[in-house]
Amino acid sequence: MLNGTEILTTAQMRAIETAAMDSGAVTGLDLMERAGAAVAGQIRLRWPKPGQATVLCGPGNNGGDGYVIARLLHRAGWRLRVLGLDNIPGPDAAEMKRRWCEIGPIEALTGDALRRPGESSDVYVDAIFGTGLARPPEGAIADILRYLGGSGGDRAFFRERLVAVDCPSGLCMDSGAFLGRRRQPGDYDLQARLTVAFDSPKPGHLLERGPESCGELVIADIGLQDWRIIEPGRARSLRPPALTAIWPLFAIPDRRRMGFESLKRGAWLAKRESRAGHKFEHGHALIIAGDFGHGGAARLAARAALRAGAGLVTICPPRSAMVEHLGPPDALMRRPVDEAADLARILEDKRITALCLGPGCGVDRAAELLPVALASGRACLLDADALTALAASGLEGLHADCVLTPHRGEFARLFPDLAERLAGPQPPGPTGDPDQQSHDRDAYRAALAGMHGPAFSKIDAARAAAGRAGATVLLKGPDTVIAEPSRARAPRLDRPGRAAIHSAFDVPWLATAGAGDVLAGLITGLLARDLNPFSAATTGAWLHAAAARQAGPGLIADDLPERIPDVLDQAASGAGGDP
Ligand SMILES: NC(=O)C1=CN([C@@H]2O[C@H](COP(=O)(O)OP(=O)(O)OC[C@H]3O[C@@H](n4cnc5c(N)ncnc54)[C@H](O)[C@@H]3O)[C@@H](O)[C@H]2O)[C@@H](O)CC1
Ligand SMILES: [K+]
Repeated sequence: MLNGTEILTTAQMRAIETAAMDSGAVTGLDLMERAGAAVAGQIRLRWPKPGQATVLCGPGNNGGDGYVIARLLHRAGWRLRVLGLDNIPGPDAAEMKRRWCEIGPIEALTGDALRRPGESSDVYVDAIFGTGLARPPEGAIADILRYLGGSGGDRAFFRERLVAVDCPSGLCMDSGAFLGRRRQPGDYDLQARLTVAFDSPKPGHLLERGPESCGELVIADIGLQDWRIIEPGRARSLRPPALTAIWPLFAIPDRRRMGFESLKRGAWLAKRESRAGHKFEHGHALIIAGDFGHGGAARLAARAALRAGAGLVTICPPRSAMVEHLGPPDALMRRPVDEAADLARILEDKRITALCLGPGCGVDRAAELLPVALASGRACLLDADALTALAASGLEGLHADCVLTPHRGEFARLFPDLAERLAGPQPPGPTGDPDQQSHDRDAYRAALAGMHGPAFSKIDAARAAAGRAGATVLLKGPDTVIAEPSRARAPRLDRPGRAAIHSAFDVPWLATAGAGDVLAGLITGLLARDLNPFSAATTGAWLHAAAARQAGPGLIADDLPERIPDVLDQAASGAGGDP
């Protein structure tokens, strides 16, 4: 798995490619040869004994890569079947096609040809569409993709043999959606054994249906580093694959590429732990708890805030529920908060640096305390019931030190239009204007065929939400997306803030009761320690999944905070990778 790697959108990738070719130092043919060689090399690593391969070549440069792969596998002793289209592709792909034609024939790229009895292959190379996918596949190609996905065929057969070039065809690399297909479970997607992508992962490899569809993801270096413009004074950090994945995504205005900001949070945190100092130097976090019988969520959050290294953590239930919180941990302080005035009084202590409102709080209580929490100007983590209260009261009062941690349902309550767009058919309208989206799904679907433009992704949704809220938004899921509002003095929609994807597809057991409360507590603890909201949210997400990875299946949320010391220890020694 990759860690801390920069992600590029397809437009950014194209910009870098163009810059490389415009420089004259490399040609499109060079890049295509390198791309094809990378895929052929990965195939030969996994199938050392030459066998039979079927290469499916589409109409563009992805198909061009396919012709290179066919030529190189042929040279390595493989028997080849190449299926392609009779279109005349761009000059580079046309040249690669011509070179293949000197070696062998091209059959028509049809389902019938693919299904022909007695033509079974050891490897199927999907070089139909890559970053140039512009609309939902249809006709013969859609038929082929459905067949490779297992409809009417043997799903397991192709899952073992399918190698995708850059991405499984039909997958939108900006969003992780299959264009034109509703995102619903049980709908068979193309599922590759291996995907070899070029230069950098794209959002679609990590979001939504991407991770499952891609199978093992290999990012091949095709020599484009020199065309990444690194911000002066910022080091590039290209770390080797490690255990965890948190992939910051940076906007690249004007074809400039910003360097990857190394987020060595684990080491940073552990170092801070070892620094002598007064407990108040590590911040003081307040965790608001709810009525009697609902205290577990807040206690999990409080425990996590302590483990994240907050110097002091105080849990604040109503007086009537105080008895519920008398047990361990003894490190936890307790103060009753019955009403807004009580909270306001406590917050007069300027040493309180962050507070967490929402877990187990109750919507009415959250609604009552929310204005005081926000008006205090303290870093605020808002989760669960606080988000429901916020959806009712509106986003006014939120500020740049707030972090919102909605799951998909809470996100839909807060930002219904963005959620609808995210759940709806992809991609957006030709104008790219969300307000142009018709509420008549059939009409919208019918219009899809002529559309071209990046699909609306979870990153777009989180960024739009962060911009609207003026706060950091962490949209939870196995593909958690974290976005901050623009840091420009005058926020500009075309210059969004940073965003990161935290991929935790490998720890499905993290979807368990109370895990979200622990995440809220971890982030609150980090906020209390004066991490900026984006760093606190990304680091919290990383710690959370790393703890789950350590605990393994059978995990309950109570286990998570107890794993944090080991995670920090490993991060400090470099064993667990950086967040
Ligand atoms: N990233 C890089 O630096 C490199 C990329 N290369 C390859 O080039 C690919 C991108 O090439 P292209 O931009 O030509 O794009 P693609 O090869 O992905 O496809 C574009 C072609 O398919 C057509 N098309 C798109 N959607 C369609 C649909 N639904 N039905 C029918 N036709 C459709 C387009 O009109 C166009 O002709 C990458 O994915 C990668 O495989 C490599 O060759 C070289 C280096
Ligand atoms: K492909």
